Amino acid sequence: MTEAPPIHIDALTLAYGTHRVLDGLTLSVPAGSITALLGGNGAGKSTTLAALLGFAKAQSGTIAVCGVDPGRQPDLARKRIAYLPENVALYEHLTAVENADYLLALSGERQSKAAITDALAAAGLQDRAWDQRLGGFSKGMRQKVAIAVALLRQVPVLLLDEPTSGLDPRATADFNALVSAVRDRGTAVLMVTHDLLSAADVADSIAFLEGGRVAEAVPASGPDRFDIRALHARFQVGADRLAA
Ligand SMILES: Nc1ncnc2c1ncn2[C@@H]1O[C@H](COP(=O)(O)OP(=O)(O)OP(=O)(O)O)[C@@H](O)[C@H]1O
Repeated sequence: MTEAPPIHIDALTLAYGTHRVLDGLTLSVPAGSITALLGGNGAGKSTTLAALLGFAKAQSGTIAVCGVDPGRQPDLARKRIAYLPENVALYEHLTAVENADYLLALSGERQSKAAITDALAAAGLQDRAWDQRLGGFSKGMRQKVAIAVALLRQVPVLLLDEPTSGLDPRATADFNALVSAVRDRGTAVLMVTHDLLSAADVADSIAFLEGGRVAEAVPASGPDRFDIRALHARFQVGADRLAA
């Protein structure tokens, strides 16, 4: 029996009231790969993530996380997903270790302090920050704590919503390296972004959302690698540095 793909969406239609946002969306993300999802403002990128998390309900089509329909079994689907919203929500008055411990306890997946500090180290958080409260942490440091929790949960799916917006180039490169390492452990990563250059650096394929569906999906490496200037010219998204 073949295993269900981590993320599988087929001909999905989703509307908020009379406003149809997704209109025949088809997208699959295999294990051990990163897909970047680009598109203009309001194209439906975050809505796609919300549908995978079971927070937005589709009207028709298929959506599955490791074979689980998040519309019908949201709790089961969320157990397979680590989700990083644009601004990661953590507890300011708890330390990095305490945050990881508490979040793991909430999902019923508690682990030892040694396992937590190993994961924080793997996520690139310096050891002097492990026992500091999060109040003074930068966005990049918070993401490292959240990624460490994702590593510890060993979930097959990682969803990222504009993870590098507001990060400087060094922190963006660090984050992309970390996401690549997560991918190399076999995780399927779907990353919503406006940054075409960053997507080109880290993703295996890039999907452009337009009119509620994937207007174009292209490999980000190999001989058929896309022409970044042609894509920028066509979709006018991200890569402001190219337009300069
Ligand atoms: N909960 C909601 N109720 C009603 N309309 C919504 C809701 N969430 C999103 N929308 C609308 O659905 C459309 C798609 O929004 P979505 O946030 O998915 O787009 P996006 O591609 O992520 O955009 P951006 O790049 O601006 O973040 C927008 O027109 C938005 O106003």
